[in-house]
Amino acid sequence: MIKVENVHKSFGEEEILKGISTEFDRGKTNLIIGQSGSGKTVLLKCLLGLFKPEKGRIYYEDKAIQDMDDEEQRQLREESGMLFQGGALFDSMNIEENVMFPLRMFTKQKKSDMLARVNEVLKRVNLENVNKKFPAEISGGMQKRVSIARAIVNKPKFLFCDEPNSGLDPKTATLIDTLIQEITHEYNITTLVVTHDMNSVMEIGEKVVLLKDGKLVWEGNNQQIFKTDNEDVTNFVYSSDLFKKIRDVQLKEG
Ligand SMILES: Nc1ncnc2c1ncn2[C@@H]1O[C@H](COP(=O)(O)OP(=O)(O)OP(=O)(O)O)[C@@H](O)[C@H]1O
Repeated sequence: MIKVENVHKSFGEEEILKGISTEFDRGKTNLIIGQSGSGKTVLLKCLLGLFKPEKGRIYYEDKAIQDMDDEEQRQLREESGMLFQGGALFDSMNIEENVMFPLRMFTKQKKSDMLARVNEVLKRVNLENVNKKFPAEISGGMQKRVSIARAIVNKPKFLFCDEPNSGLDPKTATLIDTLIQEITHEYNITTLVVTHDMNSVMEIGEKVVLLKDGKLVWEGNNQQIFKTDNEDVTNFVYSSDLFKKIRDVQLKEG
């Protein structure tokens, strides 16, 4: 569980996060949505400790990040998996080396044990026989799966995903979303996904938090989001014609 309490973050004179409070549950896919510039990435970076909020507190389980000493912060980094936009694999390393990277960085396991774990997670994301290939030699969807394997190789308690399916075709995007959700349930991870993608909201939005101009304006789940009359939600959700039509059909059917 991650709890966010009244977080404020400014850059210079400009306040970007204006008092965000919410909770992200363990074993759930928690989505942060909102229009471009609403503060999603800044919030994610505050959670990761990359930005320091001027005000407010962020708790990981029972401990506030602000109260953690260096060792506790190092341990938190070790317990956190990250899936960045574009995959962010190391081009000069093969797939096996990419996935092994967090184990090398954080653990002192024997090479054979690391390799066994690498093969286990690659199998989990349905990738076999790619160990010796380089990122440029596999498709974008496969690269994303490698990134997921790398994010979970060290058995994280927390998984942070920034636009995990950007640049993928809709079918592959859904596969990646589903994989993230399955892994979240299987390993009981607190997963946070920053996205603009309404398909992701529909597929895996077990908790959805909507940001607008640095404020949290709505929270709920993927069932509630299509029923609420909250104007900020309807403006965001139905900015797409397709979703407007779906809503019209739903309203007609009662
Ligand atoms: N390091 C920084 N220094 C100054 N301003 C920043 C910094 N990082 C973000 N901002 C500003 O904070 C605001 C929110 O940015 P943020 O990246 O969180 O938006 P977002 O909701 O993630 O948008 P997008 O969906 O386009 O990624 C923007 O106005 C941005 O210019």
